[in-house]
Amino acid sequence: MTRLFNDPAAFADEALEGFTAAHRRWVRPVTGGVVRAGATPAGQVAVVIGGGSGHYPAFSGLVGRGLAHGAAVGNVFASPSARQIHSVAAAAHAGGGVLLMYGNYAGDVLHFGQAAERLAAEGIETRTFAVADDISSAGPDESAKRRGIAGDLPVFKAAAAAAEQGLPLEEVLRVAERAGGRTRSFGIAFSGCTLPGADHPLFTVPEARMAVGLGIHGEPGIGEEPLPTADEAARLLVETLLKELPQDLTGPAGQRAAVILNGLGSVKYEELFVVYRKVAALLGEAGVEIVDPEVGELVTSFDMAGVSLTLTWLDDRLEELWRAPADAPAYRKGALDTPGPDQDGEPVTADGQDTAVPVDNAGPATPAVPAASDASRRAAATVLAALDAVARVVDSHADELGRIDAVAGDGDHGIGMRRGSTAAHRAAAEAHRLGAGAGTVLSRAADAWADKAGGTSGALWGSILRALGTALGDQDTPDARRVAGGVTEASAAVRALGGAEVGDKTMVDVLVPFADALAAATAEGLPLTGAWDRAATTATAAAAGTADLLPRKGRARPHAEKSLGTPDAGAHSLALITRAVHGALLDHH
Ligand SMILES: Nc1ncnc2c1ncn2[C@@H]1O[C@H](COP(=O)(O)OP(=O)(O)O)[C@@H](O)[C@H]1O
Ligand SMILES: O=C(COP(=O)(O)O)[C@@H](O)CO
Repeated sequence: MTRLFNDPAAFADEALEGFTAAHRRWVRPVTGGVVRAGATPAGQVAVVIGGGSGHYPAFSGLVGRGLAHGAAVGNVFASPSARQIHSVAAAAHAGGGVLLMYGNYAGDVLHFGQAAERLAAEGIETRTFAVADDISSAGPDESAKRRGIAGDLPVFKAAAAAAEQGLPLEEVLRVAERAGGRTRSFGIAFSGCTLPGADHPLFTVPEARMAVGLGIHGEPGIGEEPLPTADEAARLLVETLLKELPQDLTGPAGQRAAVILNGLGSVKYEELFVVYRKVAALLGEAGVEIVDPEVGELVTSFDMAGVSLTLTWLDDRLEELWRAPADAPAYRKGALDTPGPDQDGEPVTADGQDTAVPVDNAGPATPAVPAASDASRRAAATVLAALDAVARVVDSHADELGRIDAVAGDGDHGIGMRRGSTAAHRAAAEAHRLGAGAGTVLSRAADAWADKAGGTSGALWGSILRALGTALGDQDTPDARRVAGGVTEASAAVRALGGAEVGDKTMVDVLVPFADALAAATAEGLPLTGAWDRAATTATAAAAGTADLLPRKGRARPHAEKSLGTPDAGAHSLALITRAVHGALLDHH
C-alpha cells in the first residue's frame, strides 16, 4: 500500500523535488527531470535515460558519473513527455551528441522518438535505444517487442561507461545495442502494486500463489504457480533464463555474466539474499562465472512484492564496462579518478560558472497568440466548450478507464487521460482568453495534453488535437466539412505515429470508423451537430466491438487472452469523448 503522499496528482513532482533536495551532491533539477550536478565534459556523449515515476532508483537515481548524464522523469507509470525529455537532453548535452535510453514501452517509444526528432532538428546529433530484456513479454522471435525491466541498469551502464571513456555517439550506441542483445530478465510476483491515492492494488495474486512473468507497472503475470520456497524461486528464475542464451553462445558453461537479483518494492533484502544464495549456486553448477553481482532494489514498482533476475552475458568489452566505476545516488561502484562535482552539489561548469537551469514544471510560459479572424475566435469558444466537456467526461469515468486498462495493461489509462484532458482544457482556456483562434486553441491544448499526460495516450491525443488545430487554423470559419477533414487528418496522424491499424484493439478501432462516418455524414450535407451525433453512435458501437478483439499493439499485447471480453481502454475513452463533444456542440450550436 502506498501511504505517504499529498495530492496523488502531485506525487511524481513532489517525489522528484525531494529527491533532488536530498542528492544535490549528484544531481540538479532541470525542467522535466534532473542532470548531473557537474557539467557534462565538453564533447562527451550525453546519455539521457528516462521513464515513468514509481520505479526508483530508475531513473533519477542512476544519474551520476559513470552512469547517466540526465534523466527525464514522467508521471507515475507514464513516460515523460517529449518536452520534458528534450529539456533534460538539451541541459545535459555538451557537444558530443545525445543517446536517449529508456524501457521499451509504447509511451516512451513515442515521446523519446519525438524528442529525438526535435533535438536533431536543433542540430544536436541524437540516437535512441529501448531496453527490451523481459523475456516473458514476447518470444525470442519478437524480442524487439519485449518490455524493459531491470535490464535497464546493465545496458544504461554499459553505454554510459563507454561515453565516460570518450567514445563517439555511434560507438556508444553500438555498445548499448550489444549490451541490450546480451541482457535478459525474468520476474515473479506475489502481490500487485498500489498507486498513490488508490485503495486497491493494480492486480492481486491469490494467497499461496505466485504470478510468473510480471511487468514493472502492475501488468499481470503470464502465468500462476504455487508459492515456492526461496530455492524453488531461484531455480525457476535461473532455469528460465538459461533456456534463452544469446544466439552466439552454445551453452552457459565457461561464460561470464553480470547478475542482478532485483526486488520490486516490498520483498525484503534478506529475502533477496536467501534467493541469491541459490541463484549463485545454480549458476555455478551451470559453469557460469558471476561478475560484480547486484542484489537489491534497482528497478521497482512501488510496493509490488516481486523479484526479477537479470543476466547480461559478458564479453571482455562488456565486462570492462560493467566493472567500470560509477557514482550515482542509488548506484556506486569503484572509485572515479577525477574529483566529482562541487561537494555541496552546486552546479558548476569547467570555468566555475553556475549552470543551474530554472525548473519549470508548470510548463512553458504562455506565449502570445497569433492573429485570428473574428469567425475563428468565435469557433474557439466552441472548441473550448468541447474540451471542457472532454475533461469532465474523462474525470467522471477515470476509475472505469483504469479498471478496463488494468485487465491487460498497467491500469493508468484513466489517470493519464485525466491529467492530459485537464491540462488541455486549462491551456485552451488561457489561449482563448488571449484571443486565439480555433487552431491555436487546439494546438496549445495538444501540447499541454502530451506534456502533462505523457504515456501512449498522451502522445496520441497530442497528435489528434494538433492535427485538428492545423485543419481548422485561425482564419477560416470551420464548417462541418472542415471539421470532418480535421478528424480524418487526426486519424491518419495517430496511425502514422503509433503504427496501429483497425483490428489491433486500440483507439484506432474507433477513430477510423468515427472519422469515416463524420466525413460521410457531412458529405451528405448534414450540419455538424447531426453528423457528429451519427458518428458518435458509430464510435460507441466500434468501442464495444473491441471487446471481441485480441490486442496486437501496446502494453496489453502480452496478455491478449485476458483482454477478450473487455473493450480496449483507449477505444472506450475515445467513444465517451465523441459523445461528450456532441453534447457541447448542441449547447453551443
Ligand atoms: N500503437 C498504438 N496506436 C494507437 N493507439 C494505441 C497504440 N498503443 C496503445 N494505444 C492505445 O493506448 C491506450 C493505452 O493508453 P495509455 O494508458 O496511455 O497507455 P500506456 O499506459 O501503455 O502508456 C490503449 O488502450 C490503446 O487504445
Ligand atoms: O509506464 C511507463 C512508460 O510506459 P507508458 O507507455 O508511457 O505507460 C514507465 O513507467 C516506464 O518508462
